[in-house]
Amino acid sequence: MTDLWQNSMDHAVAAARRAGQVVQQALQDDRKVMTKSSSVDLVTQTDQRVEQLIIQSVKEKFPTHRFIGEESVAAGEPCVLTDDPTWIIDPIDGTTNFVHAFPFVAVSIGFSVNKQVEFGVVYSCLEDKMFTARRGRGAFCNGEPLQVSHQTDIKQSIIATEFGSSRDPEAVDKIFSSLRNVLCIPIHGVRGAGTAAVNMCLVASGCVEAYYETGIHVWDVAAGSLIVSEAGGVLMDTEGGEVDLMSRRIVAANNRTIAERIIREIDPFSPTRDDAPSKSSQ
Ligand SMILES: Nc1ncnc2c1ncn2[C@@H]1O[C@H](CO)[C@@H](O)[C@H]1OP(=O)(O)O
Ligand SMILES: [Mg+2]
Ligand SMILES: [Mg+2]
Repeated sequence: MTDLWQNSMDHAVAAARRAGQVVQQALQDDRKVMTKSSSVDLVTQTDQRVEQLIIQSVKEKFPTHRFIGEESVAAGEPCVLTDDPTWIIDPIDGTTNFVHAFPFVAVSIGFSVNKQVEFGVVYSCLEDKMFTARRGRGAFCNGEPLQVSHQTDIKQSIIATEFGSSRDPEAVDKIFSSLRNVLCIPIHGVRGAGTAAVNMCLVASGCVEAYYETGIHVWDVAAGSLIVSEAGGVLMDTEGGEVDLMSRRIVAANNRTIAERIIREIDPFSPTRDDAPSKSSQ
């Protein structure tokens, strides 16, 4: 059977690799840092340049496809997922890492049709790891198949999470209380690569049992969500139930037992949805 979206996926892999080269090159240069929603929500010219490079190359090849790109949304483009083929792009996931040369920086490209992610590509460019997944066909890193951890005992687990970009004390309190509860189960440890996409690839690779976060955006997790599920993992909302990629809440785990155990410890909150009507950027 021919794969309807294979051409698009091949293009995404090539575009992510090219984008990664631009990111790596830019690490040698001075990085001019600007801010977006707050003084800790960073963006550089490289984020904007890489996003434009990817979008232009896709437009030339697939002129009818739509886009949700982090930096385009920040510039006022709508963030709406329709049934049309849509490229969901985070040109640099881990901009704070990029600015500080902390070595986990990823290009994340998800592709959805009928609101379902068909393929995901995460290129962790400093590690030179190309993570790919095609719906129903497994997840891979540099061509090698990925499999989540088999662990079902939360006390034998490592959990990944992040502190996010909100410095609103109420939100930070919720993040800390959840983290305290999870850590004191007790678990073996807490980790965070500084990029949601890489954290999800760590779940898919079996290096951590789960990743959870509130405050992420659809471009942070669209590609990673398919990489996790195709590696045998599960995705849930932080209050349980199905994940909604526009809700800014996610639990990605190796299995349901681990996901549900973490969810019991999470103090949930709901940031403004990515597709909220009045929202032009955040
Ligand atoms: N100060 C900050 N610390 C950590 N993550 C931040 C952040 N500001 C923005 N983020 C974004 O939040 C995501 C989840 O933590 C990260 O993958 C990162 O995506 P970004 O680099 O594409 O903005
Ligand atoms: Mg991001
Ligand atoms: Mg980004």
